[in-house]
Amino acid sequence: MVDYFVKLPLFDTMSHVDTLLALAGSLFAAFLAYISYSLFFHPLAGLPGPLIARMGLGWMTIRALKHDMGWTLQEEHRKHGQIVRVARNMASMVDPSAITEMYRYGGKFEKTSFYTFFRAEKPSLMSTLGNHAHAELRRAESPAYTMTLLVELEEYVDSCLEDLVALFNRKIEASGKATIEMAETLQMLAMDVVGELAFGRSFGLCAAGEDTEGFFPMLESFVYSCALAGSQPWAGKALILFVMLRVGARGPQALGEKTTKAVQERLAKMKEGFDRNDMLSKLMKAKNPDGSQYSTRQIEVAATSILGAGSDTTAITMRALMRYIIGDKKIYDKVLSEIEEAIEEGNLNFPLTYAEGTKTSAPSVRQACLKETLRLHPAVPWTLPRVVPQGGAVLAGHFFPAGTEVAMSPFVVHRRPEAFGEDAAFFRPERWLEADAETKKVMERNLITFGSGSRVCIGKNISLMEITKVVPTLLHKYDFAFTPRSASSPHTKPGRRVDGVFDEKEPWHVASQWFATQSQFFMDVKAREA
Ligand code: HEM
Repeated sequence: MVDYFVKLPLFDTMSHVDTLLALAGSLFAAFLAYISYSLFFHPLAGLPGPLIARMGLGWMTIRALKHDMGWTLQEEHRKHGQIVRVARNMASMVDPSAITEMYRYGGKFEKTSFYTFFRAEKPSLMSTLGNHAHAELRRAESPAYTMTLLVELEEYVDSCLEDLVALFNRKIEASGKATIEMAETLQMLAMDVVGELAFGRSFGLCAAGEDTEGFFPMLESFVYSCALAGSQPWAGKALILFVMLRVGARGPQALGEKTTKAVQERLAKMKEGFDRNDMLSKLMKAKNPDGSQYSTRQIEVAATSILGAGSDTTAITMRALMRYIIGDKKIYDKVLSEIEEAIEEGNLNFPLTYAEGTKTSAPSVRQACLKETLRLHPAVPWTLPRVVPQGGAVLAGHFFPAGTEVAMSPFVVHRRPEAFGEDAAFFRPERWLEADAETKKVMERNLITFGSGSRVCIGKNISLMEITKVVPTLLHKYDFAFTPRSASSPHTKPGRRVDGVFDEKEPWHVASQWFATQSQFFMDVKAREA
């Protein structure tokens, strides 16, 4: 008895240690089994790729954390070729024949669970995984995105552009010139436009000269959350919390709340007699397959999509277009003389219409610059993943069993020398002007800035319209030069190119995950002499 009482605590302690050891041993064995299966027995086991990805240990998650997706994936393809295993169950590829197969209309490949994190409470166009459900949503919401409506919406873009020009003028008023941070300024414009088109009123950021609504951190948190949680769905909630703490702002939920407020305000105004034909009024008329009207919640979700998908992307492209044109004196001069000539010939007037901006008698340098920008700096460099359907599929000459995931990154595909030439890494708009019909067809087939096929960006024309109006207007009205980096310049981040190379001559800093976002894009601006 005495022995028993003396030994009991010791016995208990040993029992805890044993239990802990057994638990640790089991976890370690499970971890080894997981890695061994990933490396040697998984259906994608034979594919080349970074070891972390082949072990199934979150290579994509690391890219989301390090913001280095585009160039890191490109380097893996350079090392391993057409197909690279990027996650336990996902392969990235660059073969253009796979584009048609994976993304085509009527195809059977569906979106992967990656997209569930783009979802508000109800599935949106972007976040719906199944093709059938998506087709129904797309049918219901497409009246908000037609070309006919687009033309009517132009006047709202004009009024936002007026606010932007007024902001520039205020900034340069005192001394005739100013250093302007173009990354945030163009984002303010894109937000105001989204406000006009989707909610019936500009958010007024350009008029205020700052992000009065706190959108920027919210959008950053949203996009970061989507990429991070989407690459590790089982830990999604924890990762969203991590992003919230790191960025210091809530993402998806906060955006949803903003949209709800904006839609509610619009509904209240409509009750007071306000009426206008815009994207929101079209969404209000949208119908479900059973003929029922879209609920307020459905309208809010569709409007959140526009906010989340339509502002950053357009701002990124406008910044890139300006950076590439202004960064090359010869091209800058050519674009300016093209604009001046068109004005003299009476083919271009301000406010610039989309029709005038795109209609040119000869192949246009401006349009070639836009095409080249969409190629070299696609706003979405992340892979666009899809699930291989029942029966499996042969892609890029390799058989993928059903349930495995396949993906393509616009950033990597757009740098294929086979499609764009040996100078594919450089901005050379002439390639779109010089190419014969066959080469142009190949280049177009390899251009997936807006995705491809049934899930292609539904807002593409809205973006193109906005960019076509805004950039030539700014180039015509102002002289731009990159603000040189120096001890007294406002830069705090190093210059970083879109291909990840640190370069002190670079006017901005690029981070690459779901979006390839530029920051600290300072330019010295003054009014242009006529
Ligand atoms: C330069 C600007 C833009 C770029 C580069 C861009 C890029 C993309 C890409 C790559 C996709 C396909 C994603 C995938 O397949 O995984 C997409 C889809 C989508 N985009 Fe855009 N986008 C732009 C502008 C816009 C605008 C202005 C809007 C809204 C007004 C918008 C709304 C959407 C929506 C709702 C989808 C989902 C479409 C569907 O699945 O049916 N985008 N976008």
